[in-house]
Amino acid sequence: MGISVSNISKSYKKVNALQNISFEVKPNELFGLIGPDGAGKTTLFRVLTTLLFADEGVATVAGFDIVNDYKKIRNSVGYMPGKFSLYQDLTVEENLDFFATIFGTTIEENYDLIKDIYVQIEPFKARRAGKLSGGMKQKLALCCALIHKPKVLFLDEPTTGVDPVSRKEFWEMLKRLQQKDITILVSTPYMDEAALCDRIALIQDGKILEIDTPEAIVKHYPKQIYNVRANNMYQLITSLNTYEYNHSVYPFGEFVHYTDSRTDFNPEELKAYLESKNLSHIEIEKTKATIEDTFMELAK
Ligand SMILES: Nc1ncnc2c1ncn2[C@@H]1O[C@H](COP(=O)(O)OP(=O)(O)OP(=O)(O)O)[C@@H](O)[C@H]1O
Repeated sequence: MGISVSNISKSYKKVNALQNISFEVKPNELFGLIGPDGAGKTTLFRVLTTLLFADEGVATVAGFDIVNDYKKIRNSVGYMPGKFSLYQDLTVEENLDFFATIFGTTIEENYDLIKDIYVQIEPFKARRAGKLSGGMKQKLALCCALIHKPKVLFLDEPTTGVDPVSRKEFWEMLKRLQQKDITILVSTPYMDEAALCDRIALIQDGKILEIDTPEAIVKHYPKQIYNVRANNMYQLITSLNTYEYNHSVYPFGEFVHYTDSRTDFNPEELKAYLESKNLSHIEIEKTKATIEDTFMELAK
């Protein structure tokens, strides 16, 4: 009972938000949609959760057709939209109770599924949702999306604006939910979170660039990447960009990720060139490709 998407397209007047999107999410898989702002992630979530009609293509969610069986889909999926979806003036408990009631269930009935997450916010159950921290809001929104025991869970950028500790905790919660027979489609602009998914689709400008396991995606990276560092980051990037043999130059934390267009690249030559540009403390070391490197290469 996963997700099957076949040739889905959707335009808003002149903007082609989704262009011929196809992919499968297997039952109980944790599948990530990875892409920058405007890639089309929210549009795809809205199509799959039956809130928006696609212009073309077909899709099934938990075995149901997104057009013909839209009511069944609404009962079988949980959706946590990117923008905060809770009632700010209701308390934690009231929000959860509200979502349980509209799905014809009770908090008690499905408490087992949300217990691990709910106990963390239970001490604040009388607090209005609008007064919670980002991480707590996110936990409450997840509980609300889970309260009717969905077969498929859609999470649109659940960790955007959440601190690193809460982000880590959130991914641990997702891994535990996966064990409880739930298929999860999650979107994120954070490339480091991609590694935590079973499989990912890299998406940009409404098109899928690649689909595979995170490990396989980085293995496909075609070149040797070098970490380059020097005394002046700005000058280093400018110099590498004007170096005639560069293939790619991207700032990456305290380093620049550099690839060379030649097959017989010699780091000493690059070092001499950078020295001629008045740079010092130059370090050039081999490093492994990340999902972000692969994304940048494919998006070129
Ligand atoms: N209602 C709308 N009317 C017109 N254009 C829209 C509408 N909704 C989205 N778009 C455009 O469609 C494209 C895809 O947007 P979408 O929100 O699906 O992307 P996203 O990957 O979720 O990014 P974000 O995180 O910024 O929401 C963008 O160019 C966006 O400006």
